[in-house]
Amino acid sequence: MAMRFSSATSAFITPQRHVQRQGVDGDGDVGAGAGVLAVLEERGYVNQIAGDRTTLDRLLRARRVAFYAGIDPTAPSLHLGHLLPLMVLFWLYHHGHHVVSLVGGATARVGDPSGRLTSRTRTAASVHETNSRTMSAQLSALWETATQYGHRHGHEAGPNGKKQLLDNAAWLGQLNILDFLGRMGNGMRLGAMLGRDTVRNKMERGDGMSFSEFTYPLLQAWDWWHMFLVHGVQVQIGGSDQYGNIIAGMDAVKHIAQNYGSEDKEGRRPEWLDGESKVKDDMMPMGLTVPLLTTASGEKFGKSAGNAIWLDRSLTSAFDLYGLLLRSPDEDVERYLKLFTFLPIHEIASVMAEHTKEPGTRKAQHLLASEVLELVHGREEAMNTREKHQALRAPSLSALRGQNELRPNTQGTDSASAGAERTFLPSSLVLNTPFSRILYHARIAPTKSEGARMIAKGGVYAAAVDKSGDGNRLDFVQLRDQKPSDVAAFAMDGMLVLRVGKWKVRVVDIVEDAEFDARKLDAPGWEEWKAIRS
Ligand SMILES: N[C@@H](Cc1ccc(O)cc1)C(=O)O
Repeated sequence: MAMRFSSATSAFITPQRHVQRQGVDGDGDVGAGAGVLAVLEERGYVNQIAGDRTTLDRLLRARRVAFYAGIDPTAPSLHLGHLLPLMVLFWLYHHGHHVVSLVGGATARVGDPSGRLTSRTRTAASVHETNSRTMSAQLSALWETATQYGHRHGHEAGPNGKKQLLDNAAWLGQLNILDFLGRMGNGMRLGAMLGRDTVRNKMERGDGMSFSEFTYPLLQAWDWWHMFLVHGVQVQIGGSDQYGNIIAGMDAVKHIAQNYGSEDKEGRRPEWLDGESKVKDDMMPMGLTVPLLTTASGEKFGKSAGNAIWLDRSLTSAFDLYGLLLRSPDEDVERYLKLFTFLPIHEIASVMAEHTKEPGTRKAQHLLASEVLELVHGREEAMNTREKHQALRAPSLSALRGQNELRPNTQGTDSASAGAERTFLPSSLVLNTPFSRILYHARIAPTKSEGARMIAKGGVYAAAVDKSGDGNRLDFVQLRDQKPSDVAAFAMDGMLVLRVGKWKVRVVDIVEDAEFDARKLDAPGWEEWKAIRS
């Protein structure tokens, strides 16, 4: 049974034409790629290698190798966790290899059950389409900023480095089920498929498994087979939860390559076959998984209170992204610098040495935050955000911080007698909110209109760092006609400091909405606001 090709068939050239092996034909310096596997290992990117490490290392030194990592657009944006496999692609590209970032426009509709006990909720087709489109756009923008960021650290792709952005809807959307079952289906044994952790766990301890979920690994395998044939993609990269899918894919690609040869239904073979009919041993598929990152407190890296940190600025602002990275624990920051920046290892070591002498300045965290922002949003945005955050860090402010222990917002305004009372508020009730309403949410005013009256009388102030001084002093600005969009400018290290009259100071600690709920906190107007929002 022949497989059908989508438009990508045109990427083939006739087998008769002799093609020089990519990467060793003198047009590029693959020597620069020597040891890239060791670089990846040294920086902590390698969790498991599916296949033989020595072979992979040898191939990477000898020629250009093609890699891919796939992301299902199950949300409108990439999140911080996606950066890890992408960083591996960036490194490989900078070392002259061929990398494909794949958007799973088709697979997202099925939903990968890997590592889950419950099925994903169904999403409308139109949402999938929008998500695929925005994610593709985001990925190509990310490649731009990452390439520029790489240049600044002296990484040039060289003439060999090649990158592609593909969407599996292009071929899975036209896949003929008989081709699929004929080429792949009969080689995939049920015993092995039923024995996979995901299947077992979901059937024994989860909500069962649908046929489409069960098929998911085979669709992912078909992607690989397709890209293997058309683009010579030999190695798949994924998170550690992808190990099962990667193994299934390796089996499938080997099965098809060995039993059906490597040609399309017109009998044409891809150029990387070099005119040979059989797939050589050194083209056998391999896999590499990156580690699952957890913070010192056991949270998944890239999530805050269970919520994803988005790379889309309109979902997670550059300021918040910076702030989040700035709060990385000292135990984690060196590891993150190796994983999420292009800083050379020796530079990371010397920054860490300085950092340890004076951890309070969070030198390493500031570096991490500004490098990651440069990678994600570009250098200008990174520099601006860094400046904002640095200006906001005043010692008197740090004194305020950590002054009180976490206390639920049960007390009213009257207990704010001496010193600064702290109140926690979810960010949606603070950012882009009129100050009069913030006063109400923070229990400083009993109603919103009373809040507005207090401001109109000129009795409410918000703190800003006094920029004319040495940055140590807080300066209270009288609130008058500040707009909701001005609130963010008053937020310092995630706090808003308000003063009513001469003495009553209230520190509003801004936390993420989900964190606020997770801590079982409450504030006037919060339930109502959630009801309106949903
Ligand atoms: N299954 C992967 C995404 C993916 C999709 C298609 C692929 O071919 C590869 C990977 C995940 O959920 O993370």
